[in-house]
Amino acid sequence: MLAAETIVYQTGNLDRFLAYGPEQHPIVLQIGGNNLENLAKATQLATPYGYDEINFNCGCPSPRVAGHGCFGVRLMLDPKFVAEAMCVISANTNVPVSVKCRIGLDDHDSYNELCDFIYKVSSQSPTRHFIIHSRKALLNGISPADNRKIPPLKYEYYYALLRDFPDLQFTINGGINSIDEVNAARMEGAHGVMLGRAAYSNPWQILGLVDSAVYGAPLRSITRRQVLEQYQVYGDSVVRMYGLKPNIRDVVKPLLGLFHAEPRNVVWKRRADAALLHCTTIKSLFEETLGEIPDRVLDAPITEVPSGSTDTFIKAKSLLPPPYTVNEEELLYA
Ligand SMILES: Cc1cc2nc3c(=O)[nH]c(=O)nc-3n(C[C@H](O)[C@H](O)[C@H](O)COP(=O)(O)O)c2cc1C
Repeated sequence: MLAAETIVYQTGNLDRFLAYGPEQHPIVLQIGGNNLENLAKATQLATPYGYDEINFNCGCPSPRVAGHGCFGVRLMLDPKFVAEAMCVISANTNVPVSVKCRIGLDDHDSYNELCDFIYKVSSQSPTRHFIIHSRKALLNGISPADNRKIPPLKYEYYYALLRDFPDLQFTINGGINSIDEVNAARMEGAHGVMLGRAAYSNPWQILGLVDSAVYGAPLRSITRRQVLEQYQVYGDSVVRMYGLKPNIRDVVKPLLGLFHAEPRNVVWKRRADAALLHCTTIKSLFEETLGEIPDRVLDAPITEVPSGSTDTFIKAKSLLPPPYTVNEEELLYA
């Protein structure tokens, strides 16, 4: 996520925040904010970068973001503003727009309140796609990390939205940990599935398998060594381009899960952590540390992994809340 203000106040430095390589398409820009003028300007400034979709953040519980009067998940309490924001964003771009939200916050956690939010935003703006992190947020001071663990997941709300808003697109998110679970969610009707932490902590067995196991492409015979060779060229060019930020540690961070559950993974991570204190290029970091990983791991192609639990979504569909009915009058004066 980029705050609209970051974009608006960094006009001389936009590439650092908004540029990306052509191989990264399709790519979505997520904006956060609560000022319509800045949201409009930020969208305008981002437009030449050619993002495929602009998403508006209505799900972040971090006190830095969602603190009193700020943005993120708190905006779920103000669907009228979110609709206005989406109109403004949409008026300044030609690409699709979407909202990422939770299923509620604090004691505003009924299915009906979630539906009122979806109904108001979709009927008063061009928003047709919502990404639903299927747990509520607690703004009582728990950390953002705990806010991704403590409130229980309620996939039944997500599946009820599919039933009650058949003209909209919904992506399910939260707690989905394997490709099998992705496919199980889709089997039960999910239009899209978003993975956060699993893709980050185990990229080889999640991202490496997505094209084949989800999109039906032939399984690629690429190895981790080849991925790292390409990443090194990309990463070193990024580090050279912008000087201090992102630094080498920022650029290497997404790789740290690449050997998840493999022999010597922990040793490699420890050595990489130490080497990051003095290495100035990713090339030198790899030269110094990759010897810790056995060749058979580095040179093994991706293989299908055993399945995870897949009946979660069937169970959720047996727990759907009663259908939503719009009370136009009540909504009008709410
Ligand atoms: C380190 C970290 C940073 C995140 N940053 C964002 C963000 O900028 N915008 C957003 O909408 N969600 C953000 N999230 C939340 C994830 O998109 C996702 O909704 C959440 O982790 C639940 O999905 P998961 O169980 O698949 O991880 C972040 C999550 C993590 C762990």
